[in-house]
Amino acid sequence: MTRRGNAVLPLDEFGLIRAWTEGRQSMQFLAQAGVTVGIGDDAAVVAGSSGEEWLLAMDTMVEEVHFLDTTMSEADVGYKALAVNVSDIAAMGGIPKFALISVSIPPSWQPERMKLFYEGLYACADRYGVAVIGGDTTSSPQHLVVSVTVVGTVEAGRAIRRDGAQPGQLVFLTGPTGLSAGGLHGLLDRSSKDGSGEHLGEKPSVPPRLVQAHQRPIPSVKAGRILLAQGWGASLNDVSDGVASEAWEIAEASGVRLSLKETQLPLSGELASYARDQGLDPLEFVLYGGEDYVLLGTVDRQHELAMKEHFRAEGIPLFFIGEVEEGQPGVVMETSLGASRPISKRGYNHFPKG
Ligand SMILES: Nc1ncnc2c1ncn2[C@@H]1O[C@H](COP(=O)(O)OP(=O)(O)O)[C@@H](O)[C@H]1O
Ligand SMILES: Cc1ncc(C[n+]2csc(CCOP(=O)(O)OP(=O)(O)O)c2C)c(N)n1
Ligand SMILES: [Mg+2]
Ligand SMILES: [Mg+2]
Ligand SMILES: [Mg+2]
Repeated sequence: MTRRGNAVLPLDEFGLIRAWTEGRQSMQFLAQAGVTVGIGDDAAVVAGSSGEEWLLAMDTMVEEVHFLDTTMSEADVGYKALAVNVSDIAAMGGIPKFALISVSIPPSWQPERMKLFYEGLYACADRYGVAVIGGDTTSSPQHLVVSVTVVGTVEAGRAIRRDGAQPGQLVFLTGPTGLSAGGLHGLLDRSSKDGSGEHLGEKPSVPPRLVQAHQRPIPSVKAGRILLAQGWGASLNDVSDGVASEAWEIAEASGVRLSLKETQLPLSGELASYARDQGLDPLEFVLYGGEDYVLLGTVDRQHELAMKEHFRAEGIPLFFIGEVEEGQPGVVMETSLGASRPISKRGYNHFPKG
């Protein structure tokens, strides 16, 4: 059902972005232009005024790649298109402020459906205090394409980057993962059995918590702000492509090895029983599912207890799932039997290799 791009390209999504952009503008030019962090993190960081910097990020959603009629309502698409962008601001420890919305609309999406889309989008904007300040509108031959640019602020010099992981630190997650992918699996399975995608109400239900995680993700703004304010985020990523992929990004950017412990990975009861009923391995969802929008990061070990206390008091989940080690950049996992196995870079990739 999903369109995973052109498999014959010699570079994957991340290799392509590097090939297009690497070495095109000198560090000196970028510094003079006021760029603190350019391409390669969750959001760019550029000079602001009065002790603040601006955060800028954009993410796109494409019909049939990110959603189908059978997986998301119109309002869900609008809500999620903004939420995933807010998440990239959260992943820098920042505060989301403004958004620009570009929509390319196919004949199948006029005009009642777009009204519902905007109802969902504004529900998210209101919830996170984001002002929608502009955008662009075009037609599209076949599929809805939504691109959102989000602007946020952060205390100058404090944005939490991907490259701050150091040996000896602990690896943490601010929530369980795999729920969204579990929900998507159920929604796709249900719609394929249904054929037309209609009469979904009569089909066996997918656990509501999994469906909710997929359709209305919760960006981790509060967790990001706590990590920044307390100085607990040494490195940070939001989990859009899956824990394995995001852990690899931190490992590569920081030049370290992340060692995860299988027994410490959070697994929700709903996901465990859904996967078991389907005869699937829940770990596949947990490590490689994606679209979770919790935060994955590293922290100096001395902060472990204070961090646990603080997150408990705030009612935000927190799991310590491994540690940072010296070594060849990469990700390994200590299995429940005590063996260590490499975790592949697999995750969601729009242009997978081979
Ligand atoms: N077409 C592009 N041109 C320039 N930079 C890009 C392009 N696509 C992505 N990037 C940059 O590459 C980095 C990684 O992007 P992405 O993997 O989408 O981040 P995330 O998963 O946090 O949304 C980001 O810094 C992003 O701004
Ligand atoms: C119909 C459908 N098929 C597959 C997926 C799964 N999926 C699509 S994109 C994606 C990863 C996140 O999207 P991306 O555009 O890579 O976001 P970014 O990493 O840039 O934040 C996943 C897991 C989906 N959401 N819907
Ligand atoms: Mg991100
Ligand atoms: Mg992106
Ligand atoms: Mg993103």
